[in-house]
Amino acid sequence: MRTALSIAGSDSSGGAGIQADLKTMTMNGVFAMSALTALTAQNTTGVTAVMEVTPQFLQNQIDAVFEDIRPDAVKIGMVASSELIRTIAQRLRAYEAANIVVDPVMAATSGARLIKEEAIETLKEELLPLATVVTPNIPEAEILSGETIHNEDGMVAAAIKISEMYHCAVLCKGGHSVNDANDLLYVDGKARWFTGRRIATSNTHGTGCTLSSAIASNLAKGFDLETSVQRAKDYISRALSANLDLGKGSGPMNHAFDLSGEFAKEAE
Ligand SMILES: Nc1ncnc2c1ncn2[C@@H]1O[C@H](COP(=O)(O)OP(=O)(O)OP(=O)(O)O)[C@@H](O)[C@H]1O
Ligand SMILES: Cc1ncc(CO)c(N)n1
Repeated sequence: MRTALSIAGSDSSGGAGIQADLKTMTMNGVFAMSALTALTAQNTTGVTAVMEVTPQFLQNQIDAVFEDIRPDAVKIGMVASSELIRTIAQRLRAYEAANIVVDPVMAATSGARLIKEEAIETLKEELLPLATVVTPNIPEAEILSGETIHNEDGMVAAAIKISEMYHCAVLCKGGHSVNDANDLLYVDGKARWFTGRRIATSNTHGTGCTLSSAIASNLAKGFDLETSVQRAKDYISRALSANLDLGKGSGPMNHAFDLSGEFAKEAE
């Protein structure tokens, strides 16, 4: 069985963070492992507290995983501080980890900040160069590129700039666009759109975590990047369409929509 590691924060309400990653990886047919960067006290309405792990404890978790069950892919989510970011980059370089998906998490769907301001520069310098693909939403792509995005041309321009600065593929997600939920992949000098009808729901808590974990799972199973993004896009669209409605705010998705195991299939 192929394996994937999520390095991310815990969401006590189960919709985002490590919990979304483990559910997504399991439904996408890989064995899911985790290294926690932080605990959050969080629900569908907001984040009330954050407790970071120490860099040493994060390193211990990553080492424990790599020295026993080497992951075929790694997804990186919420990492709040420069010290933790440096620890991750150093360990991933030491293990020559492959298939690294970086979700540059900056805020929760509810708006709460999940990265310290000064850590954004460290994330750019340390993690983006290691990424097979980085998956910013529109506000994150604006921060990473330094460009304002007004429309789909703006998404392409920002993705090109990030890709050229940090030598990685970029998937600029269109969940925050006013139009359809179209995501733009820029890889090897080519732009490709992954289109998605906007689903009328406010229950989008954890969509970014889910998409990045689904991409990592498909890379772990041997699919190429474009196929992995397409399969992840299909997965998120189906999970959103399953219309779960929990909590008082922006609710989580239902991952148990695919009991046929269609999404768990491996590459031929
Ligand atoms: N209402 C929607 N209908 C269909 N697809 C959506 C919708 N909202 C988001 N998506 C899709 O979900 C994925 C995640 O995109 P989004 O831009 O919401 O990420 P994010 O802001 O990082 O998520 P998060 O809410 O976890 O922070 C993308 O593929 C996006 O197109
Ligand atoms: C722990 C955690 N990671 C990521 C997100 C982004 O949705 C969140 N809300 N919580």
